[in-house]
Amino acid sequence: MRCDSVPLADATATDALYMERCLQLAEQARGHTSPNPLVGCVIVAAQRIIGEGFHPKAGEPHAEVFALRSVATGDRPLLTDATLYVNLEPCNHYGRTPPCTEAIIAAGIPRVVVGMIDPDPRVAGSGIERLRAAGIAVTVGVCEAACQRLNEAFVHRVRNARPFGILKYAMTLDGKIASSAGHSTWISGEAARAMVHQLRAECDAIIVGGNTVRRDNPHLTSRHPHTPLRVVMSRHLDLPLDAYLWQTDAAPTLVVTTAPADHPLVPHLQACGVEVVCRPVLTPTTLMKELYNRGIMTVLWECGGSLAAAAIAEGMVQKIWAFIAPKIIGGTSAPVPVADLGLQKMSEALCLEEVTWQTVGQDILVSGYLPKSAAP
Ligand SMILES: Nc1c(N[C@@H]2O[C@H](COP(=O)(O)O)[C@@H](O)[C@H]2O)[nH]c(=O)[nH]c1=O
Ligand SMILES: [Zn+2]
Repeated sequence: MRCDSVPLADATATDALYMERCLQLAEQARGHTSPNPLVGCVIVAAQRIIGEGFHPKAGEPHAEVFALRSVATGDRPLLTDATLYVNLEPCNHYGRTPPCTEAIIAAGIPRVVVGMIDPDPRVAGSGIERLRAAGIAVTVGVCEAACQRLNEAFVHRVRNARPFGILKYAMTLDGKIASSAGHSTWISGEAARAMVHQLRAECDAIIVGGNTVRRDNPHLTSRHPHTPLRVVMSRHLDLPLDAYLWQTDAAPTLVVTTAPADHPLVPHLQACGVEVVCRPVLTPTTLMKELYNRGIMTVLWECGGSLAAAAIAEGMVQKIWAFIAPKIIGGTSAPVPVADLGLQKMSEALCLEEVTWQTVGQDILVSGYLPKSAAP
């Protein structure tokens, strides 16, 4: 990850380099920390790194503690002349772990460089204040844009009390996600599918609708060790008895429905190890709230066009990953990735921001963010 750091009056020439190392370290835990952020920490003294660490998982010590623990006994006297780099403001509260500010102060470190302020209201600037009150020189905002980007899901979750939503789809060059007959395997090539498995491993949950289960019978697993929760949103529970989702226990599965708890499919699903939750109201918003309450930070919408349109309309999608395959299937009734959004004029189209393009094998991946104003 490259840092395009805005020059700061109190930053040194090498601060951005060490912050980049923090980002690299933090990245190693992607997909494992929810609902906690990705945090890396580097301790530098005598122009060399004497300690480093990252936060591996919620409930485990924070990055700063791992970095402090990693300093060799022979290097400990250097701590009183060291700079500690961390991409997120050190915490100042007793959560699952004690405050990192206390550990930094106790170590006698005279300077701390922070990438960004922690949006968690339990911290929100108080960590920086605490360090400064202890006489530590604190520089804030080195590589800030890259730090914000790294923790975009954490920031969104804390600020909005719901998970960060990514809508992923693969479509043909003529904008179809299946043929008119409903056939959809495979639109994108192997390289794109491998990338989707990587993306799934970085998310906490994948959401599909009942239609996708009926038509595509997907597995929704990942080739990587971390497999996210598979979530099926099905109002009427009109789901097949023998879907792959219930036949494999490769990943936990949750079905959320408005059907009554005594619906005949419920005991069958439960016997297959599927968790069934019955709710009076089920919309993309209520589902995301449910997932938020379970500590979920990043959600991948891998649904069909109707559910995708509802999720977008309700502001439950922040980012788009669209794979475009250079093939044409045609068909006026062939399904499209996003159904009706009620927009009439092209000037009303949702224009993605910070768009990137890349080739993935034969396919193109277009990725970007929905405008924040699109959310309710
Ligand atoms: N993981 C992390 C931080 N996470 C901060 O602590 C909160 C979680 O606290 P806890 O439940 O005790 O783990 C989280 O919401 C965020 O504000 N802070 C840091 O200085 N360094 C870290 O490595
Ligand atoms: Zn901490």
